[in-house]
Amino acid sequence: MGSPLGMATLSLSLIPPWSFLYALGLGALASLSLWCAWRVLAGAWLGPQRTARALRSQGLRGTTYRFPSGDMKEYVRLIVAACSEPMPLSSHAVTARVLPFDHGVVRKHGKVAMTWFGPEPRVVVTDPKLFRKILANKHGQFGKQKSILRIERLLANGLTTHQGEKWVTHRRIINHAFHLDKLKRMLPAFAACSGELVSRWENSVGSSDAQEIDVWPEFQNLTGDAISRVAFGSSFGEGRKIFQLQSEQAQNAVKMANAMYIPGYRFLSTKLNRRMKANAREVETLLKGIITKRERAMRDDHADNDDLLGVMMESIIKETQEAGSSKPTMSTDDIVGELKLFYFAGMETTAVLLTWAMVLLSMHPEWQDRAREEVLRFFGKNQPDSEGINRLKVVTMILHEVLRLYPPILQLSREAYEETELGGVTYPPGVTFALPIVSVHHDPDVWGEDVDEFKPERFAEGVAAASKDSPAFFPFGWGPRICVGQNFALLEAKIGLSMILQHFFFELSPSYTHAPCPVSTLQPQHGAQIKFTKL
Ligand code: HEM
Repeated sequence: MGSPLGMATLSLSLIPPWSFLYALGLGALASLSLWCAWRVLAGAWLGPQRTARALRSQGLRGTTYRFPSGDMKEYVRLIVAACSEPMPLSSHAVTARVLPFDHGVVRKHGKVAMTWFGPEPRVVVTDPKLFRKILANKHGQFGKQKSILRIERLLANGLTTHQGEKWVTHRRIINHAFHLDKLKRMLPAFAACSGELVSRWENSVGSSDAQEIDVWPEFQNLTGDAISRVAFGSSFGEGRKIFQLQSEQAQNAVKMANAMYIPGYRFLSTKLNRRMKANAREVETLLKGIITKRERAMRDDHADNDDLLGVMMESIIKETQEAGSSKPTMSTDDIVGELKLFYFAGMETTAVLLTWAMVLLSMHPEWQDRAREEVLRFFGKNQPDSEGINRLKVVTMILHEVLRLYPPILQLSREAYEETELGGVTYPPGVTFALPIVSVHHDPDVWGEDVDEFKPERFAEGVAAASKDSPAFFPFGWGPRICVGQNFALLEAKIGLSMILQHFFFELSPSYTHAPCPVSTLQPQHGAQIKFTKL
């Protein structure tokens, strides 16, 4: 009798080697499947259950987790349903339409409520104090949401996606470029763009009857032109080309974001991905060409540095010299990233602001008259100057009220990067916080029972005095990441609106449908058709 080991060796030797490999493969496959199943179970079932228990035990209320998509289906279903019908004309109660899911959750569970973005816990916060606390955080407990950063990086690697030291350096240089003093020098560029728009409208309106114009695409062109001109001065022709390519990139990114659920989609050689890569290369070549030309002009001492690019490049040279370093504080690639970002961050947001301002002034002609009276008192029919623009009170109150009722960016998000206490609840890392600006702006506890009415007079004593829980006005965000371009946007909007008021009366066209819609910004779903009459 052979030993058991010998028997085993014998029986093994009788099995053909390929079946041994086959069995081994099957075993490995089974283990892999078990491992995957465990990962799915742990990630999409046990993990969410554990987090839900931990948060509920601390008193946090909210929706119950549903495997595996959480509240996402309901979220999308409610938006689609809400946007299938227009709103009553003159109603500004937009929250239930543009963020119907969060609106319902907050009403049912309170101003801090737990929801589920797939298996990820997503806490909706509409209490202004906690809102400010999350956004003002300087110690790294809350950061930008990591999954959103991945999508933003597809469009432009700039200030919004940087963190840590890199963000600090870039923010300092860009703050300097967007300082009011510097923007003053850019006023003629804003006025030139608005002047072109007004002349074009004057030609299309003619002399007799009122003429209808859809102002939404018009303002998108205006703000794209303004960034090109203000950023690049005399190279503004190339800037226009960049603006067209970047607009296409933004639309493609929305398509790409919709396909992000396919793992590795962005690395596949699809037509969309190839187009996006080609566009990105072309934008980069154009931008690098402009930067090289400017560097040469600066070396030869004949550069006109009144534009954003010039101011940024001067700051970089100054900071580098002060640091005694041979390596610039921002590389050419860094500058390219920031310039690309200006288009995404500043174009559509400001176009949306101007569009809703025109719609609201058409709905409320008494405020249109007051704004026109102020503009004509300051400037007559002359081009607005920076001193007068800074003193426009009625126009500023109107723009604030438009930004309150129709904030271009509806909500922000943050992620807990470490275990964090907030409002008496301790959150584990990975929890995301949805911060619906629009809900805070439409909260009667904060703004009073007339919260959904257009009342610019609430801003007569400034932003801080306008609400009970102050400040609760967040169209540009809050804290260290507050919009770096807010002065730029307001200056552009004031000049544009003033020049339109100087030349036209306007009213809503009968073809206008009131349908604010949450796309990347709060857009008019069916355009903004307005009838113009020359003054
Ligand atoms: C009405 C127009 C605008 C609105 C409502 C708006 C809104 C915002 C908001 C809410 C944020 C904060 C994002 C966050 O905390 O996650 C932000 C950031 C930013 N905005 Fe604006 N924005 C406008 C115009 C502009 C313009 C004209 C520019 C530039 C040309 C610009 C450039 C930026 C940049 C670079 C950031 C990132 C700041 C940082 O992360 O440090 N924005 N904006």
